[in-house]
Amino acid sequence: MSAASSDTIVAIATAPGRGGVGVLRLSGDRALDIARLLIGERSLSPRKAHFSTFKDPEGQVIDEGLVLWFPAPGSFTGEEVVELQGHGGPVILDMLVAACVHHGARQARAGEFSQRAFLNDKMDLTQAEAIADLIDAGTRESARAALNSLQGAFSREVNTLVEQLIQLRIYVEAAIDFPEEEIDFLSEGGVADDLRGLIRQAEEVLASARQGRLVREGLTLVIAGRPNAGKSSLMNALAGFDAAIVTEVAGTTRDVLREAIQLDGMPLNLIDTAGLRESGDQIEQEGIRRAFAEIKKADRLLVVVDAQETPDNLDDLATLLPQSQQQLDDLDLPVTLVLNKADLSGDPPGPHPERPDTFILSAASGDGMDALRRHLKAAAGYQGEAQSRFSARRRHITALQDALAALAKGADQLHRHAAGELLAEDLRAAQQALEEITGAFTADDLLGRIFSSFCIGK
Ligand SMILES: Nc1nc2c(ncn2[C@@H]2O[C@H](COP(=O)(O)OP(=O)(O)OP(=O)(O)O)[C@@H](O)[C@H]2O)c(=O)[nH]1
Ligand SMILES: [K+]
Ligand SMILES: [Mg+2]
Repeated sequence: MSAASSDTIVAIATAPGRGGVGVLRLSGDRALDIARLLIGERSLSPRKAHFSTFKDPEGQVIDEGLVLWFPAPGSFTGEEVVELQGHGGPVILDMLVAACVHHGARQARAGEFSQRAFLNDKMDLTQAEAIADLIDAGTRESARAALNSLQGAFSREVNTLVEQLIQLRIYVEAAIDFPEEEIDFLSEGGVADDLRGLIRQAEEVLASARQGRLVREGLTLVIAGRPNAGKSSLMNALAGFDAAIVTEVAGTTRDVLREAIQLDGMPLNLIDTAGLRESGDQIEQEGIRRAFAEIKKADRLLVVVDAQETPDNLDDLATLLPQSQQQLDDLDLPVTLVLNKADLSGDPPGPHPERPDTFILSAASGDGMDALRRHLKAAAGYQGEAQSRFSARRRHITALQDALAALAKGADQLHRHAAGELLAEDLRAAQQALEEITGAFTADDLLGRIFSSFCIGK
Protein backbone atom coordinates (compact mmCIF):
# COMPACT_ATOMS: atom_id res chain seq x y z
CA MET A 1 0.00 0.00 0.00
CA SER A 2 1.14 3.56 -0.49
CA ALA A 3 -0.36 6.85 0.62
CA ALA A 4 -3.07 7.89 -1.77
CA SER A 5 -2.18 11.56 -1.62
CA SER A 6 1.26 12.99 -2.09
CA ASP A 7 0.30 16.48 -0.97
CA THR A 8 2.32 17.87 1.88
CA ILE A 9 0.58 18.41 5.19
CA VAL A 10 1.51 20.62 8.13
CA ALA A 11 0.33 20.85 11.74
CA ILE A 12 1.46 21.94 15.17
CA ALA A 13 2.49 18.74 16.96
CA THR A 14 2.70 20.14 20.48
CA ALA A 15 -0.28 20.80 22.74
CA PRO A 16 -2.19 24.06 22.29
CA GLY A 17 -1.16 26.89 24.60
CA ARG A 18 2.19 28.31 25.65
CA GLY A 19 5.29 26.26 26.33
CA GLY A 20 9.08 26.44 26.23
CA VAL A 21 9.16 24.67 22.88
CA GLY A 22 6.58 24.32 20.10
CA VAL A 23 6.95 21.75 17.34
CA LEU A 24 5.65 22.00 13.79
CA ARG A 25 5.58 18.93 11.60
CA LEU A 26 5.56 18.76 7.79
CA SER A 27 5.00 15.50 5.92
CA GLY A 28 4.85 14.78 2.18
CA ASP A 29 6.88 14.99 -1.01
CA ARG A 30 7.51 18.73 -0.70
CA ALA A 31 8.23 18.84 3.06
CA LEU A 32 11.93 19.58 2.58
CA ASP A 33 11.35 22.14 -0.22
CA ILE A 34 8.81 23.99 1.88
CA ALA A 35 11.06 23.95 4.94
CA ARG A 36 13.90 25.37 2.83
CA LEU A 37 11.70 28.32 1.90
CA LEU A 38 11.50 29.13 5.63
CA ILE A 39 15.09 28.40 6.65
CA GLY A 40 16.93 29.37 3.45
CA GLU A 41 19.17 27.25 1.23
CA ARG A 42 21.48 25.22 3.42
CA SER A 43 22.52 21.63 3.67
CA LEU A 44 20.73 19.41 6.16
CA SER A 45 21.91 16.02 7.37
CA PRO A 46 19.22 13.39 7.96
CA ARG A 47 18.03 13.12 11.57
CA LYS A 48 20.48 15.80 12.79
CA ALA A 49 19.41 18.97 14.58
CA HIS A 50 20.37 22.21 12.79
CA PHE A 51 19.96 25.66 14.26
CA SER A 52 18.23 28.15 11.96
CA THR A 53 16.04 31.19 11.69
CA PHE A 54 12.47 30.71 10.34
CA LYS A 55 11.28 33.39 7.92
CA ASP A 56 7.85 34.38 6.66
CA PRO A 57 7.19 34.76 2.88
CA GLU A 58 8.29 38.42 3.02
CA GLY A 59 11.65 37.42 4.45
CA GLN A 60 10.89 38.63 7.99
CA VAL A 61 12.24 36.41 10.75
CA ILE A 62 9.36 34.80 12.70
CA ASP A 63 11.41 32.74 15.14
CA GLU A 64 14.60 30.72 15.47
CA GLY A 65 15.09 27.15 16.54
CA LEU A 66 15.96 23.64 15.39
CA VAL A 67 15.26 21.93 12.07
CA LEU A 68 15.16 18.14 11.80
CA TRP A 69 14.84 16.28 8.50
CA PHE A 70 13.67 12.66 8.42
CA PRO A 71 14.00 11.43 4.82
CA ALA A 72 11.46 8.97 3.41
CA PRO A 73 10.90 6.13 4.11
CA GLY A 74 12.62 6.16 7.50
CA SER A 75 10.23 8.65 9.10
CA PHE A 76 7.14 8.38 11.29
CA THR A 77 4.78 8.66 8.30
CA GLY A 78 7.09 6.94 5.83
CA GLU A 79 7.16 10.18 3.80
CA GLU A 80 9.60 13.12 3.77
CA VAL A 81 9.18 14.69 7.21
CA VAL A 82 10.61 17.94 8.54
CA GLU A 83 10.16 19.18 12.10
CA LEU A 84 10.65 22.81 13.06
CA GLN A 85 11.16 23.28 16.79
CA GLY A 86 10.61 26.88 17.75
CA HIS A 87 9.37 28.70 20.81
CA GLY A 88 6.06 27.45 22.15
CA GLY A 89 3.86 30.49 21.60
CA PRO A 90 0.57 30.09 19.74
CA VAL A 91 1.09 33.25 17.64
CA ILE A 92 4.57 32.21 16.49
CA LEU A 93 3.44 28.68 15.67
CA ASP A 94 0.40 29.94 13.76
CA MET A 95 2.66 32.22 11.73
CA LEU A 96 4.93 29.27 10.91
CA VAL A 97 1.93 27.19 9.81
CA ALA A 98 0.69 30.10 7.66
CA ALA A 99 4.12 30.39 6.03
CA CYS A 100 4.09 26.64 5.20
CA VAL A 101 0.56 26.92 3.79
CA HIS A 102 1.66 29.94 1.72
CA HIS A 103 4.39 27.76 0.20
CA GLY A 104 1.93 25.03 -0.73
CA ALA A 105 1.41 22.82 2.35
CA ARG A 106 -2.09 21.92 3.46
CA GLN A 107 -3.26 21.96 7.08
CA ALA A 108 -3.44 18.36 8.29
CA ARG A 109 -6.75 16.79 9.21
CA ALA A 110 -7.22 15.06 12.55
CA GLY A 111 -5.09 11.91 12.74
CA GLU A 112 -3.68 12.39 9.25
CA PHE A 113 -0.02 11.81 10.21
CA SER A 114 -0.95 8.50 11.87
CA GLN A 115 -3.19 7.60 8.93
CA ARG A 116 -0.29 8.11 6.51
CA ALA A 117 1.94 6.00 8.76
CA PHE A 118 -0.67 3.25 8.55
CA LEU A 119 -1.13 3.58 4.77
CA ASN A 120 2.66 3.41 4.30
CA ASP A 121 2.88 0.21 6.37
CA LYS A 122 4.83 1.87 9.16
CA MET A 123 2.36 0.39 11.65
CA ASP A 124 -0.89 -1.51 11.65
CA LEU A 125 -4.25 -0.21 12.74
CA THR A 126 -4.12 -1.35 16.37
CA GLN A 127 -0.73 0.36 16.72
CA ALA A 128 -2.04 3.59 15.19
CA GLU A 129 -4.98 3.49 17.59
CA ALA A 130 -2.58 2.82 20.46
CA ILE A 131 -0.85 6.16 19.78
CA ALA A 132 -4.14 7.95 20.42
CA ASP A 133 -4.77 5.75 23.48
CA LEU A 134 -1.31 6.43 24.89
CA ILE A 135 -1.76 10.19 24.54
CA ASP A 136 -5.28 10.05 25.99
CA ALA A 137 -4.45 7.61 28.81
CA GLY A 138 -5.97 8.71 32.10
CA THR A 139 -4.24 6.19 34.37
CA ARG A 140 -0.78 4.56 34.51
CA GLU A 141 -2.46 1.25 33.87
CA SER A 142 -4.10 2.41 30.65
CA ALA A 143 -0.86 4.11 29.51
CA ARG A 144 1.07 0.87 30.03
CA ALA A 145 -1.57 -1.12 28.15
CA ALA A 146 -1.51 1.38 25.26
CA LEU A 147 2.28 1.21 25.06
CA ASN A 148 2.06 -2.59 24.86
CA SER A 149 -0.37 -2.26 21.96
CA LEU A 150 1.86 0.31 20.29
CA GLN A 151 4.75 -2.13 20.53
CA GLY A 152 2.63 -4.75 18.80
CA ALA A 153 1.42 -6.96 21.67
CA PHE A 154 -2.18 -7.04 20.45
CA SER A 155 -1.29 -7.31 16.76
CA ARG A 156 1.00 -10.26 17.44
CA GLU A 157 -1.80 -12.22 19.12
CA VAL A 158 -4.20 -11.47 16.28
CA ASN A 159 -1.60 -12.33 13.64
CA THR A 160 -0.88 -15.66 15.32
CA LEU A 161 -4.58 -16.49 15.08
CA VAL A 162 -4.68 -15.43 11.42
CA GLU A 163 -1.64 -17.58 10.56
CA GLN A 164 -3.17 -20.67 12.12
CA LEU A 165 -6.46 -19.94 10.43
CA ILE A 166 -4.70 -19.70 7.05
CA GLN A 167 -3.08 -23.11 7.60
CA LEU A 168 -6.47 -24.59 8.34
CA ARG A 169 -8.02 -22.90 5.31
CA ILE A 170 -5.30 -24.27 3.04
CA TYR A 171 -6.07 -27.78 4.28
CA VAL A 172 -9.84 -27.39 3.94
CA GLU A 173 -9.61 -25.79 0.48
CA ALA A 174 -7.37 -28.65 -0.62
CA ALA A 175 -9.86 -31.21 0.68
CA ILE A 176 -12.64 -29.57 -1.33
CA ASP A 177 -10.59 -30.11 -4.47
CA PHE A 178 -10.87 -33.88 -3.95
CA PRO A 179 -14.64 -34.40 -3.69
CA GLU A 180 -14.42 -38.22 -3.36
CA GLU A 181 -12.21 -38.02 -0.30
CA GLU A 182 -13.50 -34.72 1.05
CA ILE A 183 -15.45 -36.19 3.95
CA ASP A 184 -12.51 -38.32 5.05
CA PHE A 185 -10.13 -35.41 4.73
CA LEU A 186 -12.31 -33.27 6.94
CA SER A 187 -13.24 -35.87 9.54
CA GLU A 188 -9.64 -37.07 9.86
CA GLY A 189 -6.58 -34.88 9.81
CA GLY A 190 -7.39 -33.16 13.08
CA VAL A 191 -9.48 -30.40 11.46
CA ALA A 192 -11.96 -30.48 14.33
CA ASP A 193 -9.11 -30.39 16.88
CA ASP A 194 -7.43 -27.49 15.12
CA LEU A 195 -10.69 -25.61 14.97
CA ARG A 196 -11.36 -26.18 18.67
CA GLY A 197 -7.85 -24.98 19.48
CA LEU A 198 -8.37 -21.87 17.40
CA ILE A 199 -11.65 -21.10 19.12
CA ARG A 200 -10.00 -21.51 22.52
CA GLN A 201 -7.19 -19.14 21.59
CA ALA A 202 -9.57 -16.60 20.07
CA GLU A 203 -11.57 -16.69 23.31
CA GLU A 204 -8.41 -15.93 25.28
CA VAL A 205 -7.57 -13.00 23.02
CA LEU A 206 -11.16 -11.77 23.39
CA ALA A 207 -10.89 -11.93 27.20
CA SER A 208 -7.65 -9.92 27.05
CA ALA A 209 -9.21 -7.42 24.67
CA ARG A 210 -12.20 -6.99 27.00
CA GLN A 211 -9.77 -6.34 29.81
CA GLY A 212 -7.82 -3.91 27.63
CA ARG A 213 -10.95 -2.00 26.75
CA LEU A 214 -12.05 -1.92 30.40
CA VAL A 215 -8.86 -0.24 31.60
CA ARG A 216 -9.05 2.20 28.70
CA GLU A 217 -12.62 3.37 28.86
CA GLY A 218 -14.40 1.41 31.56
CA LEU A 219 -17.83 -0.15 31.57
CA THR A 220 -20.77 2.09 30.74
CA LEU A 221 -23.78 1.17 32.84
CA VAL A 222 -27.15 2.82 32.31
CA ILE A 223 -29.59 2.71 35.23
CA ALA A 224 -33.23 2.66 34.09
CA GLY A 225 -36.65 1.84 35.49
CA ARG A 226 -39.99 3.23 36.52
CA PRO A 227 -40.18 6.49 38.47
CA ASN A 228 -39.30 6.14 42.16
CA ALA A 229 -37.87 2.63 41.75
CA GLY A 230 -34.73 3.98 43.43
CA LYS A 231 -32.43 4.53 40.42
CA SER A 232 -30.80 7.65 41.78
CA SER A 233 -30.46 6.05 45.21
CA LEU A 234 -28.66 3.14 43.57
CA MET A 235 -26.38 5.49 41.63
CA ASN A 236 -25.47 7.19 44.92
CA ALA A 237 -24.90 3.88 46.66
CA LEU A 238 -22.52 2.73 43.91
CA ALA A 239 -20.76 6.12 43.77
CA GLY A 240 -20.45 6.33 47.54
CA PHE A 241 -21.67 9.92 47.68
CA ASP A 242 -24.81 11.92 46.87
CA ALA A 243 -24.26 12.43 43.17
CA ALA A 244 -27.97 12.56 42.29
CA ILE A 245 -30.96 14.20 43.95
CA VAL A 246 -33.23 11.68 45.69
CA THR A 247 -36.77 12.59 46.78
CA GLU A 248 -40.03 10.75 47.21
CA VAL A 249 -41.44 12.72 44.26
CA ALA A 250 -41.86 10.48 41.21
CA GLY A 251 -40.11 12.19 38.29
CA THR A 252 -37.28 13.75 40.31
CA THR A 253 -34.59 12.91 37.77
CA ARG A 254 -35.29 14.48 34.41
CA ASP A 255 -31.91 14.86 32.79
CA VAL A 256 -29.18 12.31 32.25
CA LEU A 257 -26.66 12.24 35.11
CA ARG A 258 -23.15 10.87 34.75
CA GLU A 259 -20.61 9.80 37.35
CA ALA A 260 -17.29 8.13 36.55
CA ILE A 261 -16.31 5.91 39.47
CA GLN A 262 -14.03 2.92 40.09
CA LEU A 263 -14.89 -0.49 41.47
CA ASP A 264 -11.58 -1.84 42.86
CA GLY A 265 -9.77 -0.06 40.03
CA MET A 266 -12.31 -0.93 37.32
CA PRO A 267 -13.53 2.29 35.72
CA LEU A 268 -17.32 2.37 35.75
CA ASN A 269 -19.30 5.06 33.93
CA LEU A 270 -22.62 5.32 35.73
CA ILE A 271 -25.56 6.94 33.97
CA ASP A 272 -28.75 7.73 35.88
CA THR A 273 -31.84 8.43 33.80
CA ALA A 274 -35.37 9.75 34.11
CA GLY A 275 -38.03 7.29 35.29
CA LEU A 276 -39.88 5.68 32.38
CA ARG A 277 -43.65 6.16 32.28
CA GLU A 278 -46.44 7.60 30.16
CA SER A 279 -46.11 11.29 30.67
CA GLY A 280 -47.73 14.40 29.29
CA ASP A 281 -45.00 16.53 30.77
CA GLN A 282 -42.79 17.87 27.97
CA ILE A 283 -39.64 17.96 30.11
CA GLU A 284 -40.17 14.43 31.31
CA GLN A 285 -40.79 13.18 27.77
CA GLU A 286 -37.48 14.68 26.68
CA GLY A 287 -35.81 13.02 29.68
CA ILE A 288 -37.24 9.67 28.61
CA ARG A 289 -36.05 10.19 25.04
CA ARG A 290 -32.56 10.91 26.38
CA ALA A 291 -32.69 7.85 28.62
CA PHE A 292 -33.17 5.66 25.55
CA ALA A 293 -30.39 7.43 23.65
CA GLU A 294 -28.04 6.47 26.52
CA ILE A 295 -29.31 2.90 26.69
CA LYS A 296 -28.44 2.43 23.02
CA LYS A 297 -24.78 3.37 23.71
CA ALA A 298 -24.39 1.40 26.94
CA ASP A 299 -22.39 -1.76 27.64
CA ARG A 300 -24.93 -2.99 30.15
CA LEU A 301 -28.38 -2.01 31.30
CA LEU A 302 -29.24 -2.03 35.00
CA VAL A 303 -33.00 -2.19 35.44
CA VAL A 304 -34.27 -1.15 38.87
CA VAL A 305 -37.63 -2.41 40.11
CA ASP A 306 -39.35 -1.61 43.41
CA ALA A 307 -39.43 -5.01 45.12
CA GLN A 308 -42.77 -4.15 46.72
CA GLU A 309 -44.43 -4.03 43.33
CA THR A 310 -42.48 -6.66 41.41
CA PRO A 311 -44.45 -7.88 38.37
CA ASP A 312 -45.00 -11.62 37.95
CA ASN A 313 -43.01 -11.83 34.78
CA LEU A 314 -39.52 -10.46 35.35
CA ASP A 315 -38.43 -11.58 31.90
CA ASP A 316 -40.60 -9.08 30.10
CA LEU A 317 -38.49 -5.94 29.91
CA ALA A 318 -41.40 -3.97 28.46
CA THR A 319 -43.37 -4.23 31.71
CA LEU A 320 -40.32 -3.26 33.76
CA LEU A 321 -39.56 -0.36 31.44
CA PRO A 322 -42.91 1.00 30.28
CA GLN A 323 -43.23 2.95 27.04
CA SER A 324 -40.36 1.11 25.56
CA GLN A 325 -41.53 -1.94 23.65
CA GLN A 326 -40.48 -0.57 20.31
CA GLN A 327 -37.08 0.66 21.47
CA LEU A 328 -36.44 -2.59 23.33
CA ASP A 329 -37.19 -4.76 20.32
CA ASP A 330 -33.87 -4.15 18.63
CA LEU A 331 -31.85 -3.86 21.82
CA ASP A 332 -29.01 -6.34 22.18
CA LEU A 333 -27.61 -5.51 25.57
CA PRO A 334 -26.85 -7.56 28.68
CA VAL A 335 -29.26 -6.72 31.49
CA THR A 336 -28.83 -6.79 35.25
CA LEU A 337 -32.02 -6.66 37.29
CA VAL A 338 -32.17 -5.06 40.73
CA LEU A 339 -35.15 -5.60 43.03
CA ASN A 340 -34.71 -2.58 45.27
CA LYS A 341 -36.18 -1.59 48.66
CA ALA A 342 -35.63 -5.07 50.13
CA ASP A 343 -35.89 -3.42 53.57
CA LEU A 344 -39.53 -2.67 52.80
CA SER A 345 -40.45 -5.82 50.87
CA GLY A 346 -38.85 -8.11 53.47
CA ASP A 347 -36.97 -10.18 50.84
CA PRO A 348 -33.53 -11.34 52.02
CA PRO A 349 -30.82 -9.24 50.28
CA GLY A 350 -28.34 -10.94 47.96
CA PRO A 351 -28.35 -12.69 44.59
CA HIS A 352 -31.85 -13.81 43.57
CA PRO A 353 -32.25 -17.49 44.50
CA GLU A 354 -33.73 -18.47 41.13
CA ARG A 355 -32.86 -15.86 38.54
CA PRO A 356 -29.37 -15.19 37.16
CA ASP A 357 -28.11 -11.58 36.99
CA THR A 358 -30.81 -10.52 39.46
CA PHE A 359 -30.11 -8.91 42.83
CA ILE A 360 -32.28 -8.16 45.80
CA LEU A 361 -30.95 -5.20 47.76
CA SER A 362 -31.63 -1.97 49.54
CA ALA A 363 -30.00 1.05 47.95
CA ALA A 364 -31.00 3.04 51.02
CA SER A 365 -29.35 0.81 53.63
CA GLY A 366 -26.64 -0.71 51.42
CA ASP A 367 -27.69 -4.29 52.19
CA GLY A 368 -27.01 -6.56 49.22
CA MET A 369 -24.83 -3.98 47.41
CA ASP A 370 -21.63 -6.05 47.69
CA ALA A 371 -23.12 -8.89 45.66
CA LEU A 372 -24.10 -6.39 42.95
CA ARG A 373 -20.59 -4.91 42.90
CA ARG A 374 -19.01 -8.35 42.56
CA HIS A 375 -21.44 -9.20 39.78
CA LEU A 376 -20.65 -6.03 37.82
CA LYS A 377 -16.92 -6.75 37.92
CA ALA A 378 -17.42 -10.38 36.93
CA ALA A 379 -19.89 -9.55 34.16
CA ALA A 380 -17.40 -7.08 32.68
CA GLY A 381 -14.67 -9.72 32.86
CA TYR A 382 -12.55 -7.55 35.13
CA GLN A 383 -9.57 -9.46 36.51
CA GLY A 384 -8.16 -6.83 38.83
CA GLU A 385 -5.68 -4.01 38.39
CA ALA A 386 -2.46 -4.44 36.41
CA GLN A 387 -3.89 -7.37 34.45
CA SER A 388 -4.30 -5.89 30.99
CA ARG A 389 -1.81 -7.02 28.40
CA PHE A 390 -2.78 -4.42 25.80
CA SER A 391 -5.30 -1.68 25.18
CA ALA A 392 -8.32 -2.38 23.00
CA ARG A 393 -11.45 -0.72 21.71
CA ARG A 394 -15.03 -1.71 21.20
CA ARG A 395 -14.49 -2.32 17.46
CA HIS A 396 -11.75 -4.86 18.26
CA ILE A 397 -14.09 -6.73 20.58
CA THR A 398 -16.87 -6.75 17.98
CA ALA A 399 -14.45 -8.10 15.37
CA LEU A 400 -13.22 -10.84 17.70
CA GLN A 401 -16.81 -11.79 18.50
CA ASP A 402 -17.61 -11.93 14.78
CA ALA A 403 -14.59 -14.13 14.18
CA LEU A 404 -15.59 -16.44 17.03
CA ALA A 405 -19.16 -16.68 15.75
CA ALA A 406 -17.87 -17.66 12.31
CA LEU A 407 -15.51 -20.26 13.81
CA ALA A 408 -18.30 -21.71 15.95
CA LYS A 409 -20.53 -21.92 12.88
CA GLY A 410 -17.71 -23.69 11.03
CA ALA A 411 -17.28 -26.18 13.88
CA ASP A 412 -20.99 -26.87 13.70
CA GLN A 413 -20.88 -27.46 9.92
CA LEU A 414 -18.04 -29.90 10.47
CA HIS A 415 -19.93 -31.68 13.20
CA ARG A 416 -22.96 -32.09 10.94
CA HIS A 417 -20.78 -33.27 8.03
CA ALA A 418 -21.99 -30.37 5.92
CA ALA A 419 -20.31 -29.63 2.59
CA GLY A 420 -16.70 -28.50 2.89
CA GLU A 421 -17.51 -25.31 1.01
CA LEU A 422 -19.64 -24.13 3.93
CA LEU A 423 -16.82 -24.65 6.40
CA ALA A 424 -14.42 -22.93 4.02
CA GLU A 425 -16.74 -19.94 3.80
CA ASP A 426 -16.96 -19.65 7.60
CA LEU A 427 -13.19 -19.78 7.95
CA ARG A 428 -12.85 -17.08 5.31
CA ALA A 429 -15.33 -14.89 7.20
CA ALA A 430 -13.42 -15.46 10.46
CA GLN A 431 -10.15 -14.42 8.84
CA GLN A 432 -11.72 -11.28 7.41
CA ALA A 433 -13.09 -10.30 10.84
CA LEU A 434 -9.66 -10.78 12.43
CA GLU A 435 -7.92 -8.79 9.72
CA GLU A 436 -10.22 -5.86 10.32
CA ILE A 437 -8.53 -5.50 13.71
CA THR A 438 -5.03 -4.95 12.37
CA GLY A 439 -6.24 -3.23 9.21
CA ALA A 440 -4.96 -5.90 6.82
CA PHE A 441 -8.57 -5.84 5.62
CA THR A 442 -10.47 -2.55 5.98
CA ALA A 443 -13.33 -0.66 4.52
CA ASP A 444 -12.44 2.96 3.73
CA ASP A 445 -15.19 4.36 5.93
CA LEU A 446 -13.73 2.47 8.89
CA LEU A 447 -10.38 4.21 8.39
CA GLY A 448 -12.10 7.57 8.17
CA ARG A 449 -13.98 6.93 11.40
CA ILE A 450 -10.91 5.77 13.30
CA PHE A 451 -8.52 8.53 12.29
CA SER A 452 -11.00 11.39 12.50
CA SER A 453 -11.28 10.73 16.26
CA PHE A 454 -7.59 11.62 16.69
CA CYS A 455 -6.44 15.20 17.37
CA ILE A 456 -4.90 17.39 14.71
CA GLY A 457 -1.15 16.91 14.64
CA LYS A 458 -1.18 13.22 15.59
N1 LIG B 1 -36.92 2.23 52.16
C1 LIG B 1 -36.24 2.42 51.05
N2 LIG B 1 -36.48 3.52 50.31
C2 LIG B 1 -35.78 3.70 49.19
C3 LIG B 1 -34.80 2.78 48.76
N3 LIG B 1 -34.29 3.24 47.60
C4 LIG B 1 -34.92 4.41 47.34
N4 LIG B 1 -35.80 4.69 48.28
C5 LIG B 1 -36.70 5.85 48.34
O1 LIG B 1 -37.51 5.85 47.19
C6 LIG B 1 -37.77 7.19 46.76
C7 LIG B 1 -37.35 7.34 45.32
O2 LIG B 1 -35.96 7.17 45.22
P1 LIG B 1 -35.12 7.75 44.01
O3 LIG B 1 -33.73 7.26 44.16
O4 LIG B 1 -35.35 9.19 43.87
O5 LIG B 1 -35.86 7.00 42.83
P2 LIG B 1 -35.68 7.23 41.26
O6 LIG B 1 -35.93 5.93 40.62
O7 LIG B 1 -34.38 7.90 40.97
O8 LIG B 1 -36.87 8.22 40.97
P3 LIG B 1 -37.10 9.21 39.72
O9 LIG B 1 -35.81 9.91 39.45
O10 LIG B 1 -38.14 10.13 40.22
O11 LIG B 1 -37.55 8.37 38.60
C8 LIG B 1 -36.99 8.08 47.70
O12 LIG B 1 -37.84 8.54 48.71
C9 LIG B 1 -35.94 7.16 48.30
O13 LIG B 1 -35.52 7.55 49.58
C10 LIG B 1 -34.57 1.62 49.55
O14 LIG B 1 -33.77 0.75 49.25
N5 LIG B 1 -35.33 1.50 50.68
K1 LIG C 1 -37.85 10.09 42.95
MG1 LIG D 1 -33.97 9.62 40.02
